[in-house]
Amino acid sequence: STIQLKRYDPIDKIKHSLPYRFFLTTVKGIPDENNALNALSLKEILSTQHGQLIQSAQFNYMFHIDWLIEQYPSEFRQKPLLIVHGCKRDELASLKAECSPYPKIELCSADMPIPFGTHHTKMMFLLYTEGIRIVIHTSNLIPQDWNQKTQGIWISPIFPKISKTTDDYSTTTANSDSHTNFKRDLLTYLDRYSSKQLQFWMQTILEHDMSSANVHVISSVPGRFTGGDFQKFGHLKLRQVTIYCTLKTYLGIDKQEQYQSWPIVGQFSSIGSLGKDADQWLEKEFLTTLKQLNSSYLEKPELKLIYPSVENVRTSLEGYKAGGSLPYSMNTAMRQPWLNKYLYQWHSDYRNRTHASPHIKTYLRTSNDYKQLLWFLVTSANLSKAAWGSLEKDNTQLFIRSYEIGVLFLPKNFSCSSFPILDDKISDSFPIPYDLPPTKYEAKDKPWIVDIPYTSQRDSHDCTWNPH
Ligand SMILES: O=C(O)CCC(=O)Nc1ccc(C(=O)O)c(C(=O)O)c1
Repeated sequence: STIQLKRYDPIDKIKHSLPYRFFLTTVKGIPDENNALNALSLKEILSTQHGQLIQSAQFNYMFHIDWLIEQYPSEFRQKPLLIVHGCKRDELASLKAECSPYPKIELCSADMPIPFGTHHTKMMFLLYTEGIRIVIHTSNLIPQDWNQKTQGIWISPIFPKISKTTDDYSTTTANSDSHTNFKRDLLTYLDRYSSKQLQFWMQTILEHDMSSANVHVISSVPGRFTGGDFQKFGHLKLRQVTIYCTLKTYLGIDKQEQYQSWPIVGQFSSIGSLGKDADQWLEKEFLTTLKQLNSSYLEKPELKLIYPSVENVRTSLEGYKAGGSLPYSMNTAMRQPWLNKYLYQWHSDYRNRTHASPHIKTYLRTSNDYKQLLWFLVTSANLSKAAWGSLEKDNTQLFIRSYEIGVLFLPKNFSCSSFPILDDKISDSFPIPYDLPPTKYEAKDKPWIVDIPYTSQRDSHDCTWNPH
C-alpha cells in the first residue's frame, strides 16, 4: 500500500502544543513570552507554512471581509472561499456588499428557522493539496476578536486524503473515522444545513482519513429533537459522551460516589434568560445532565460560573470597550438576580490573560482539589437555552434555537483516567485558559451588563461607558 508520508505539521513544533492541539489567541500589549505558550494568530493559522491552500470555508457570526482576506497570505487571497453565516435583511445586504470586490467568495446562508436563534458556530475548513485541516474556535472574524481578548482554538492535524489504492489496509474503520466518531458527528452537524454548497465540503470530508482525531464534536443546530435524534445535539449530547466515557466505563460504579461532589465549571461571554430560579433550567436540566445524577445520591451539585465582573472589564486591556463583546442585557439580568451567587471572576494570572477579556467559552469538570480534570469542552455555546437546548414534552424533546459547535477532551482518548492540572505551567498539565480554583465575586462586584452606563470609575483608557 502507499506509505502515507506523515507530513511535518508546523503546529506540532509549537512547544506543549501536543497532544491537545488547544490554543489561545495571541494578545497584543502583553510580553511576548506569554504569547508563546500555546497561542496562535489568525495569520499563523492561515499561513503558507501549512501547505498549498486550494480553498477554504469560514463559518461564523460576524465578519469583516476586507480584514479577513488580509489575514490570508497574498498568494491565497484569490482562492475560493465559502462564507457560512446567519445574516438576514440589512446585515445580509451589507455582507453581500463587503464581498462584492471578491469574485471567489461565495455566501452560504444557514437556515435560521427559529426566532432568537443565532449562527454562532465558529469553524474553518482549510483544504490543502496534502489534505484538510479543521479549526473549531470562538472568535468572530473581526479584528477586535483577535487583538486583546482570551479566545480558544482547537486546530486539527492535516487529515490526509484516503488513498485510492485497493490494497489499502490502513487502519481506516468505517470510511476512516476516529474512535471519537469525529467525522460522523461533523457530517451529522453539516447535514442539518441542507445546503448545496456544503455538499462539496461534506463529500471532501468523507474522502479524508480522520482516524487520528482525538476529540468529540459537541454541536447544536436549530430544531426540536426526539427519538433517535434526542441525544445528537446540545446538552444531551454532552451528557451522552461524558457519562459513558468517564464515570461508568473505567471508574467503576463504586467510585461514582467520590465523583458526585466534583464541581462543574462553566465559563462564557454571555448569559441567556434562564428562568425565575435555578430549578427552572440551570440546576434541574443543564447541571443535572452534566452531573449525571443517575444515581440515588442527591448531592447538592456544585456549579461555578465564570463571567467577568464590571471590575474585570474596567481593568482589562480594552477597558469598558471589552464589554461590547459581553452582551448580557439588563432586561435579562434583572429577572435572574438569583444567578449572582454562582458567579466567579475572570482570572488567568498563570496564562497572563487576566486582563485579556474572555470571549472564549469553556466547560469542565474537576476534582475537589482542582488537581484532576475529568473532561474539558471548548465551544461557541454561551450559557443559554438557545445554545444548549431546553427539554419539552415531558423531557422527551430537546428544543434548540442556535447553531453552535465545540470539541470535548476526554481522558480516555488520551489514555489516562484524568488530565493533570498542575500549577506550574510548563508541565504536561492540560492548558486550561484560567486560574483554578476560581475567584469568587467580591461583595461589591456585579456581573458586567452591556446596556447600562458605568461612569463612577474610569477604565484602563481613562474612559467611561455610556451605551445608547
Ligand atoms: O444569548 C442571549 O440571549 C444574549 C444575546 C447574546 O449573547 N448574543 C451573542 C451574539 C453573538 C455572539 C458572538 O460573539 O458570536 C455572542 C458571544 O459569543 O458572546 C453572543
